[in-house]
Amino acid sequence: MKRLLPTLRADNAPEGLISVLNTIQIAAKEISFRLHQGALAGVLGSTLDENIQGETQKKLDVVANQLLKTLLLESPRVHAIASEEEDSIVLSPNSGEYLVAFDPLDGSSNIDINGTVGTIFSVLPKPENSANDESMFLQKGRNQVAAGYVLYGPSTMLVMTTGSHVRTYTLDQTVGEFLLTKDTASIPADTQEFAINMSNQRHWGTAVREYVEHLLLGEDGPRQKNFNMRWNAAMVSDVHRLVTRGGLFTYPWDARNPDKPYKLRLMYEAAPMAMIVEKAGGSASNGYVPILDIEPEQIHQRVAVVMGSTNEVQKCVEYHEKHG
Ligand SMILES: O=P(O)(O)OC[C@H]1O[C@](O)(COP(=O)(O)O)[C@@H](O)[C@@H]1O
Ligand SMILES: [Mg+2]
Ligand SMILES: [Mg+2]
Repeated sequence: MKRLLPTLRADNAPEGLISVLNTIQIAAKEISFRLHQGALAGVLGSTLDENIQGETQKKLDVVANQLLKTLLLESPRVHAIASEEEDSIVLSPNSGEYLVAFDPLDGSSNIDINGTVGTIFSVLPKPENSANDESMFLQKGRNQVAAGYVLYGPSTMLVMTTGSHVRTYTLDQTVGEFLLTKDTASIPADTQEFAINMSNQRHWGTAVREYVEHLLLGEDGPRQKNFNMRWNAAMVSDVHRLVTRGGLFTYPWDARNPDKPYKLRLMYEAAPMAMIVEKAGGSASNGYVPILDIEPEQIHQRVAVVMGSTNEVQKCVEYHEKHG
């Protein structure tokens, strides 16, 4: 079975990028080990700290963030990092050619119930002649040179693209290495499965309400087919399902909190997952435009997300366009 680094070379990834991705996989293996230790590692529960987004951090969020941050800032190829768990970007003492944005622990509410969680990462080129500040990161998702996620489930998987295929690796615990277990992910264009947090239904806008209402009507409604629903409460896990067998995942605009109409972060969650989904033949939109075409205005920006099987995403977009 093929190991990670030779497959990246076979995909013609530049050596500098391979070095950054190698650092990420080293951090991921350490995070995986600590997660699998569970309560034995003494990391479950919450700290009293709140991160910038006003959400209580789990201890493992802090640990995962610290691991990725420390290792990436030591990499000679990294110029700066941005993390969901950091207020601002952090510059590296090395002036490498890449910027890395990450969500160190996605789906963190699953930690305490031994549910699946993940790490999401995005690698951008450092722009030439840019100011040495947050503005470096404010690039469209289309500029990403690599993106991916690590899924810490019954097995630990790394799903990633450097621009061509979406490769899937599985962590072989016996040798401590990620091995290529699926050459190319390919998302079917049609699906009968969707993922949304239904408890927010009364807060959605008209487009999403009507779209989901029609899904739920199944064979008797305008869609004339039955749909199944799944919600793992971890984007990595919900998107991994659709990368594996198709589906639609959405976290739409909602009116619960006027200061926070969107849940997911553009740079740490939506854009890297959108790159994976598009490269696997699916689509990713905010309901109106492709997520990869959105120009970020600030690093912690949040966005509406609809991604997955192309024909189903297109359907959902039609409801958005109809209702404006
Ligand atoms: O609480 P909800 O509505 O189920 O939200 C779940 C969503 O929130 C997230 O957990 C947010 O990610 P973090 O755990 O990194 O904050 C997503 O992974 C997931 O899709
Ligand atoms: Mg997250
Ligand atoms: Mg997180």
